[in-house]
Amino acid sequence: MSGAAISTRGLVHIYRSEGHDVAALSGVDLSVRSGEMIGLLGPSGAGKSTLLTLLGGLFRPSAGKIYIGDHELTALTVKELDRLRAREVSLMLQGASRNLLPYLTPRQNVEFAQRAARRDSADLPDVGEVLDRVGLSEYADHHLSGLTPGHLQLAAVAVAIATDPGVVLADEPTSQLDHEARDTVLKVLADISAQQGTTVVLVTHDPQVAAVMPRTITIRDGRIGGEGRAGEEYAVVTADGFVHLPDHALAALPPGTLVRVHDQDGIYQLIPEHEAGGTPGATKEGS
Ligand SMILES: Nc1ncnc2c1ncn2[C@@H]1O[C@H](COP(=O)(O)OP(=O)(O)OP(=O)(O)O)[C@@H](O)[C@H]1O
Repeated sequence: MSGAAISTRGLVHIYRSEGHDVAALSGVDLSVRSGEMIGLLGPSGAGKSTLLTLLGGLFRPSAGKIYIGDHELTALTVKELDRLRAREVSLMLQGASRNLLPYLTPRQNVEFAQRAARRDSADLPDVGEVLDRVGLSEYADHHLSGLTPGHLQLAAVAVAIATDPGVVLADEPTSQLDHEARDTVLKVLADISAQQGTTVVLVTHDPQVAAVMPRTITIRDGRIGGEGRAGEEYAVVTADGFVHLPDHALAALPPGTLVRVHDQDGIYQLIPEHEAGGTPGATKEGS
């Protein structure tokens, strides 16, 4: 299967618990092209895992739409959602062992991951080929207990791509790995994206992982707070007109500052109220 595009529109998620509600996502408009590989960044509690699990169809959003390829997830029945998860969208949970059956070998884990899709008589890749794609052929029949953390994570990637899904969603797939294993896992995911056309979205806290991603999206307070492309950081205008200022601009324009948005031949400047009467040279450039 080739990759599937992902998009969300006005995605909101509220966790309802006794006594108080937590708004984990407050209107996320995300677009990821088919076959693209992106990194989701952001501080702890920003909403990254919530976004990833919603994309993976694990639960339904409080509001908004999620499109994966031709499917709009919130419109699917439970059975259709199960079928989508069995075949087209793989979610790798944080920690390799949470994605693997401990008493099975990597080969048996991949076979197990194909079972639900096989019931639908789907055209599935050869198990040996899947293990080869992640560079684990040599360890295909080893007990998991004898594998290194890096090899275990590669086995988890093999399980994620067992059905040749259009989308792989990975929650911190390189955390707790040494640098060599981290780079191997990243390269395998990048190769899967480039060669199979699989769309890959991974969450990371690691700046070195973020630095090698072709595109990053930063989630802050349940919204898209910024976007990085080829090392360049951009602020993103949301559908309702909000722009999350980067930290360096926020230091100069603290909350509550009145700014005038000045258009100078297509270059937009944010002019703080106390400088509004000053010369243009005294202005601070907005993003
Ligand atoms: N099951 C839940 N019930 C209630 N609140 C939750 C639940 N899961 C997450 N939250 C809250 O939702 C917000 C977003 O959490 P989420 O785990 O999506 O953030 P995150 O960016 O993935 O954080 P981290 O990097 O620490 O994993 C946080 O305030 C969190 O406390």
